[in-house]
Amino acid sequence: MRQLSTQDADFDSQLTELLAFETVNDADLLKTVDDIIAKVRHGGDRVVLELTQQFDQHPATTIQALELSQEALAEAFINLDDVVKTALTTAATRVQNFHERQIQETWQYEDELGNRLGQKVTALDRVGIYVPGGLASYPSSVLMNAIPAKVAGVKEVIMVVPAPKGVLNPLVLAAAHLAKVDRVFTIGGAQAVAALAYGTETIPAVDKITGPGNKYVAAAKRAVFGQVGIDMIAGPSEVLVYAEGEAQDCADWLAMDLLSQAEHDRIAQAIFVTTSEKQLKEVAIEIEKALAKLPKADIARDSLKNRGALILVKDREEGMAVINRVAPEHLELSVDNPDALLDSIRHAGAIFMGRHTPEAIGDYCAGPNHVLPTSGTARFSSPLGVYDFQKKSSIIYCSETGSKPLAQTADILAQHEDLEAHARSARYRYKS
Ligand SMILES: NC(=O)c1ccc[n+]([C@@H]2O[C@H](COP(=O)([O-])OP(=O)(O)OC[C@H]3O[C@@H](n4cnc5c(N)ncnc54)[C@H](O)[C@@H]3O)[C@@H](O)[C@H]2O)c1
Ligand SMILES: N[C@H](CO)Cc1c[nH]c[nH+]1
Ligand SMILES: [Zn+2]
Repeated sequence: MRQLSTQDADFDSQLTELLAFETVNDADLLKTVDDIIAKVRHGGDRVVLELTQQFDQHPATTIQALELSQEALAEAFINLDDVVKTALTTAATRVQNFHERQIQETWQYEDELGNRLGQKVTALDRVGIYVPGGLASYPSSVLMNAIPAKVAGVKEVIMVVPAPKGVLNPLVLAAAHLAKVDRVFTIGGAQAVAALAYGTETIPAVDKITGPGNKYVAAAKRAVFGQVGIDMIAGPSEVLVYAEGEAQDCADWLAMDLLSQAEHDRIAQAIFVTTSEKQLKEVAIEIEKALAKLPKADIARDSLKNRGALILVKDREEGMAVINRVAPEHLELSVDNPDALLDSIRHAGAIFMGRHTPEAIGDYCAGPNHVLPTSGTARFSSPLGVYDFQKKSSIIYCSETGSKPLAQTADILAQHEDLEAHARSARYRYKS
């Protein structure tokens, strides 16, 4: 695992290299994904089935066999072990409670001329949620996508999730039941994104596709944007843990927090930033110790080798600068007084405050969404939320008298844009 220091003469270029990660623009990947999308557009169900058999080794022989019934979802929920059922229900309730606070309402106001202006908020009609399923299964991602959609008032939620060899974690089905998903298809990758974007004989076309996924999913979402809306490109998981060598900063906790994201994917990213050289060394040792006992050690080890780093900074100011430069998906502030740092953090998908808030709690059950901007996109985008499933229409109501002064203004500006019909249209309202 790389060890960097802001004192290194080439620190800037080392950090740039560490963050220079963009699989979505790889030419071969784009070609593969474009081909898949084109095939699905023209071949519909038949191609989706063939690609699912090919990429997921799914044994289904008809597209209908790739859809799960509501009864199957309900049965999966009923059959859950009580402890797991309670955990899933607790998580769902907390996610629901948090997201209800994000609901945006229609608003209007009257201006000084007696005109009424405002914004009408409408839920999307039909959305597709992508739940990843290649390397691991993510019941929590079902909740994180479907609950905000339902809270927003989306009429129909279509879920896609790959089932390698036709096998799916029953908890994914149970979560779909709990979150009231309307239809579930066991398809994944670029073919699932294409099917949702363009529709097939069986899979309905949606208005927007949300959810994380691997590079094929990310590239496909980018490619179909315009045909449908997308939330963001949420790629491999990332965490940046920041500490200052305080007495209670347990190196084993910090190491495990880093590994908790490294175990997601060989291209996940875990970065540790500290002001203490001693702590940096302790965390490096604890990572090695923990890896020796971790079931997914091979994935985590690759992830740390490929994209991980331990970074020594001179002081808090440098630490904050590194954090804002990385703009991590998840940021853990493992310090005594995290509130003192909050003002300095400008770019992060989710901020975990203090050492008793591991990212793992946020992944499952804190309440806020775990679908977050990755690869530095926290500079300009936000967590998945209810607002992603709502859209706005402007409302403009001019009264007869309130219209006249605005029409005069519009008339003048239209003439200066050389748009005579606009000018005359406005003029009728004050000169007729
Ligand atoms: N940001 C988040 O909120 C979040 C949450 C959960 C997971 N993740 C990330 O999502 C990713 C999930 O990836 P995954 O692979 O496990 O599942 P996935 O569902 O994203 O991808 C699996 C699909 O990829 C396609 N695929 C695989 N190899 C292919 C090939 N050679 N050619 C064409 N298509 C191919 C197949 O169609 C397969 O169904 C991980 O990087 C994980 O870290 C992110
Ligand atoms: N850390 C992932 C988001 O980057 C979400 C997740 C789901 N399950 C475990 N983790
Ligand atoms: Zn995670």
